[in-house]
Amino acid sequence: MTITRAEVRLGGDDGAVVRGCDLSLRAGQVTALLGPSGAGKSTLLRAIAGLERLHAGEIRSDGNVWSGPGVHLAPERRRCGVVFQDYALFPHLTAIQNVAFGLRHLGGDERKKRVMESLEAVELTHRARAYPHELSGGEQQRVALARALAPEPSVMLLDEPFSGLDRRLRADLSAMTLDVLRRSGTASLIITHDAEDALASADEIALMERGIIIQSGTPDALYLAPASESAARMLGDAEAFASRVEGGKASTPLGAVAAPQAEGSAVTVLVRPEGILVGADGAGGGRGPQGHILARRPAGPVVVLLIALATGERVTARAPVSHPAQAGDAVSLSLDPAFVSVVSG
Ligand SMILES: Nc1ncnc2c1ncn2[C@@H]1O[C@H](COP(=O)(O)OP(=O)(O)OP(=O)(O)O)[C@@H](O)[C@H]1O
Repeated sequence: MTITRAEVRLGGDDGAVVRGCDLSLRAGQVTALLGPSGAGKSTLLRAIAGLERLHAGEIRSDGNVWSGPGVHLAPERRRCGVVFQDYALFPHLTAIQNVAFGLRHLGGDERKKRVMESLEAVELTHRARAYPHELSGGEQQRVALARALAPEPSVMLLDEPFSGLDRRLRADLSAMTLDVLRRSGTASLIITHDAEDALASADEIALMERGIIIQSGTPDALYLAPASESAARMLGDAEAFASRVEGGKASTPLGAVAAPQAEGSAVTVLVRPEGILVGADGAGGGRGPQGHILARRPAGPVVVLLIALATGERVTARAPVSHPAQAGDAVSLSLDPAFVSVVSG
């Protein structure tokens, strides 16, 4: 599926909520759509599903235009499955009947077979005859997933499907859902607020801000090479140093880094906490900028080190929990270029 320069206006001419959005979704892959509240994520999903009209741009799937100039395919004619946060199951229908609902065009045997396959995919055949009120929140969401997947859509859209569930259940259900989606071969777009979850589980991440996809790519690429300071912050912590290119380098309090931008231009150097390497200082003999540890905070397998630089600035580093630095220690610092990116502006 390809979305090109898509624009959606709600509430009048100047109310563009989606403003020139570009995004590609690949079959068999899960793309996480991440962004602050009000960025336009739900509106983009609704436009793909055909619930909102495009004012400009195009949405195409398998070579067919779903939305575009003079074209607006009705939602039911799009091969598109949708799972919302609130399950939206029919309360008076059993799990089987809910899943069968979208398969009315199939003959009895074929329909029965497809329903059971779908319930099997979400491991719910033992609850097939239960009504929604007899199912837990997680089970209801699995029925909603089975119902959306049963007609074999080419695109699956999920709007924060796990947000109503507790943390542990959410992790289990998220893993199962992504597995089912990948095996189904559809192109999936899943809205989430959880950057850690997106980094750990999605094949691709798209970052949305003020109606625009500001960057998309693999989790690794986005974490290590953010395109801007706000893209960096959407996926985790980062130190940002304003600098200027001189002799092909941008200087920071932690050392100079290579900068491909034009000589003399203003840049921001972004550094992930893992990219600040903390070495023992000895008696001031360490190489690199000097500092001392203000606080050491263990966080499971890693330790967060709050460091005061000799220049007066403070930075945060993250190291394996075995790192020996303690509060009060003098340290010398250097940068791991793999965790550093230099962006314009
Ligand atoms: N029917 C509407 N008329 C006018 N403005 C709307 C309408 N629906 C949503 N908006 C506005 O559009 C913007 C984007 O909303 P949307 O729900 O798409 O964002 P979101 O990224 O999904 O946010 P959240 O993460 O909070 O769900 C918001 O500023 C919202 O107030």
